[in-house]
Amino acid sequence: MTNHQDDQETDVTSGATVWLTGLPSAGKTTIAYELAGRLRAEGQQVEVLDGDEIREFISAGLGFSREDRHTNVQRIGFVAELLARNGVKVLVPVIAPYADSRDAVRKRHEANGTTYLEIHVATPVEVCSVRDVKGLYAKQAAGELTGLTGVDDPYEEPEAPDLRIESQNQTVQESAAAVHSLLTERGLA
Ligand SMILES: Nc1ncnc2c1ncn2[C@@H]1O[C@H](COP(=O)(O)OS(=O)(=O)O)[C@@H](OP(=O)(O)O)[C@H]1O
Ligand SMILES: Nc1ncnc2c1ncn2[C@@H]1O[C@H](COP(=O)(O)OP(=O)(O)O)[C@@H](O)[C@H]1O
Repeated sequence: MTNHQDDQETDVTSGATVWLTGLPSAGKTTIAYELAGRLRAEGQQVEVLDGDEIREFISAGLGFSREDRHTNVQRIGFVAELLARNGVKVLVPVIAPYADSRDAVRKRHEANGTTYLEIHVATPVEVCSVRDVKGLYAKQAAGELTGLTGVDDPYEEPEAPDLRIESQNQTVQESAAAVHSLLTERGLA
């Protein structure tokens, strides 16, 4: 079997990168870990490249300027592609706010014949700022932080994601199931 997107047969050994892009508190991390559990239960090899963990290790020292975010996303894209081409389902809950950064990651995957799926976790900023899982929106409002994505820093919405999730209207399980259905449609689960 191949790992091309048009392969309709199920192949749990086919790798793929599933990038979950969206604002802070949109639900990227929660959906990634819920989906990871489901895929592992099916016998799939899964890794979650968590943005916070990456910034502690391979992107240590990078900040949140446009340039640093681009570098961060390219490093993650590089690691994701390496894993995905070796049969791993790589779930990437990382903001990746710039379209050109995401496009470069997609192109790296295409150049290697590795599947890349983009999921826009499209929770509105009004909902994210109420969730405020890490208190960043409150800090920005209090003037203790600047350059917060979606508030006073850009977020370029994906124009043609493989899937858009409105997490404000769904349970975590429903959101994870939607991504799982996409993988099934593509013969990857
Ligand atoms: N200024 C600013 N803007 C956006 N996010 C911020 C900022 N400062 C810290 N954080 C927290 O950093 C977490 C990881 O960010 P990422 O590596 O995913 O961002 S990026 O793709 O490089 O833009 C990101 O994690 P998530 O909340 O899970 O999205 C934020 O909580
Ligand atoms: N359908 C949903 N999908 C994902 N998260 C949801 C959903 N509904 C509510 N939430 C909640 O939203 C918050 C999202 O936080 P998190 O996953 O850390 O966001 P992010 O990784 O995008 O910053 C969590 O508290 C989660 O329980």
